Amino acid sequence: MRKVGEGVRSLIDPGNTLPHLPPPQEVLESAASARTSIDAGGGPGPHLVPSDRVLKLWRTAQAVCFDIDCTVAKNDQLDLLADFMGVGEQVAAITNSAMDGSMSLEEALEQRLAVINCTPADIQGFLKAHPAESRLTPGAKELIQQLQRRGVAVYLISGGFRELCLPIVRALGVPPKNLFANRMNWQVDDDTGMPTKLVGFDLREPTGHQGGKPLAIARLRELFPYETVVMVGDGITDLEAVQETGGADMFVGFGGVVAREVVMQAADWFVTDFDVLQESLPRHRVAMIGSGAWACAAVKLIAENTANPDNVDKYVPEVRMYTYEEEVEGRWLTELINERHENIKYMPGCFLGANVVACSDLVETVKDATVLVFCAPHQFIHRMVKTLAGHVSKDAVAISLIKGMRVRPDGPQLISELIRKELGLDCSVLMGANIAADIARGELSEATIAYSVLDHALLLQDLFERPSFIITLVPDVVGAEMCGTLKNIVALAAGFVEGLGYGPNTKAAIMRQGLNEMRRFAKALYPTVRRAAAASSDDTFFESCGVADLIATCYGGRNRLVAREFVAAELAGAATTFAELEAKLLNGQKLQGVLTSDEVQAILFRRGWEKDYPLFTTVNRIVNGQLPGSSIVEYKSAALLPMHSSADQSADDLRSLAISGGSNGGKLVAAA
Ligand SMILES: NC(=O)c1ccc[n+]([C@@H]2O[C@H](COP(=O)([O-])OP(=O)(O)OC[C@H]3O[C@@H](n4cnc5c(N)ncnc54)[C@H](O)[C@@H]3O)[C@@H](O)[C@H]2O)c1
Ligand SMILES: O=P(O)(O)OC[C@H](O)CO
Repeated sequence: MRKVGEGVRSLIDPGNTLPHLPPPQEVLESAASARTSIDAGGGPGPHLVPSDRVLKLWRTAQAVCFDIDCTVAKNDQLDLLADFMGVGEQVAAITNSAMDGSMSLEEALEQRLAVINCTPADIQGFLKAHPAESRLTPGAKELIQQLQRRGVAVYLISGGFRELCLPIVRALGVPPKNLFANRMNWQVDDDTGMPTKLVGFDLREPTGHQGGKPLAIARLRELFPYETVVMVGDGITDLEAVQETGGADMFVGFGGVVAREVVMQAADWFVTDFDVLQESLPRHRVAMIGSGAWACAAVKLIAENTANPDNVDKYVPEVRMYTYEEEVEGRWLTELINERHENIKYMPGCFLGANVVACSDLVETVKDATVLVFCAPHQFIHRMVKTLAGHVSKDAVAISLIKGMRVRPDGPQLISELIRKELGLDCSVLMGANIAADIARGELSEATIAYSVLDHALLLQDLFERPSFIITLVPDVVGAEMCGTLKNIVALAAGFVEGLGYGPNTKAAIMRQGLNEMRRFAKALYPTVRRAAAASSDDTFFESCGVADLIATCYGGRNRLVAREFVAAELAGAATTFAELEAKLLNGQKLQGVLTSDEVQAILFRRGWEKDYPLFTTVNRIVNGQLPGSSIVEYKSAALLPMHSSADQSADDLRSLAISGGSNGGKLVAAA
């Protein structure tokens, strides 16, 4: 067989190939990743179901190399060319001898080419008769495109010929330079310089020899430091990719065109359909923990994104939603939600998405979830998180939409801290001017995602953002969460002002003082909170989670509404309690402001700060019946009045509730 030299050349542009690297032995010896047999799990093959280790390798592969013949292409290209040339049977006999091992790869290639004995014009005719798209195995293109979209490098390593394979490579969307394959050699006409006669193939290509595929992979690894390389193919030469030092880390046997017994038995994973591989690529599964008003509006945003066909690579469309089970109109709420795709009690009229599945079992809700969204009233969250401990993936990304905090004997605990501590997960928060019903109607809103891990924030932004729901990222979890928590106290003050019949000037004065106390208190508790001396882009309080949420809540929130009715009842001589009003006005929804006022006041009291936060202190005294609602406009003097501190009472209440979990007369209660 002649080599490329004088009078002999290739039809293919040499610029379209990876550079020639050091000779085989040198590369193989220098390659670091010696492969011993990987633990496929479950003993000898066939491994039709991947072990955890195999699945992990597949999901983390940085490069995937595919064989072409009978793998991404549904024929052996040379056999197909032989059929086209009318010598199919003779060539098939030689191919089978090579498969049996009774002939070397080089010998078989030489003999097959000699029998085919085609001209360049024959090849042109063949390519016309067999367009590349018609030669692709179903699912191959989709899998390869999905891998590429995820940043995985895709290579094609074929023992066939570039002349026949290049159109396939292009049809798959793989750059031609990522193809390893043999080249035909052509005798050229001395006069015209045109190729005329096939004279064998270029023996310098690794793929023309036994062990060529691991060698090609070793060369790749010399060029690019891939940590994990997977080989996918149907044949023994593909299997060799994991049997040589420096080759692939894992071998997926493909039996969708031809299922070869040896390959089936030895493969780390054996599949007959590319869809299996595609479906096994990691996609995020989201669990919503909560199903109240905000949880429903938020799950709608999420479900629209996960169901979007453009996101099929990124998300499992289904979103499970933990639903605290109760009877509504004589039916279980979960049943109703799953039937109507609407939570008729907490967010009537809002289509959640057919891909939202209500689930009354908290542990079942988070099964296999990679993103956990916490959105339940803060008084219930500690118990819920305790139930989840040991049942969530340690790699899951968590985000809390909860506005509230816990106070324990050893100090305050934000909900993101609780989640981090009990579940060992990084927890971002989403806070903002987000009245749930307005968002459910698709009205333009903004929100802040505060994060400590930027990658998590980017993932979460992608998950929540919609054309009418705009998200800004801020690296201050504690600051944003303190904003969302504390504004509920100010909203009570705003409600008192409304109930007393005052206009916007008074409300604005109360809100300004409230913002001032929010900023000081947050910074006093957590010195890392971003708070600039003047309005500035690095002040968390000027983001949506800060002043914007304060405005929205003080004008349109539930805390404001119930506080207004509380004072109105008082003025009408029919004083009532927050618990009664919550039950009467909110149809099961939960107020956060009254509990938060007690929680914050316990901290102020313990630290001797009550007089430094006169608005917070006055609100707490009104909430606890120690002062009339009208004292809100005299908060500076009202906070100085000597009295049995409301915080004494609050702290006692919190302690006794922590023990009994019981009710506290007319006041709202905190659960342990
Ligand atoms: N509603 C809003 O507009 C809004 C907006 C932004 C943030 N938030 C915050 O979101 C969080 C969740 O509020 P929401 O509006 O989704 O709820 P919600 O107040 O509308 O509903 C109360 C929820 O608590 C559930 N529940 C009742 N008893 C329970 C128990 N023992 N254990 C567990 N769950 C129980 C109910 O089933 C219901 O789903 C709160 O921290 C709130 O401050 C609310
Ligand atoms: O209705 P509220 O008072 O619980 O407030 C709702 C949201 O927090 C507003 O962003």
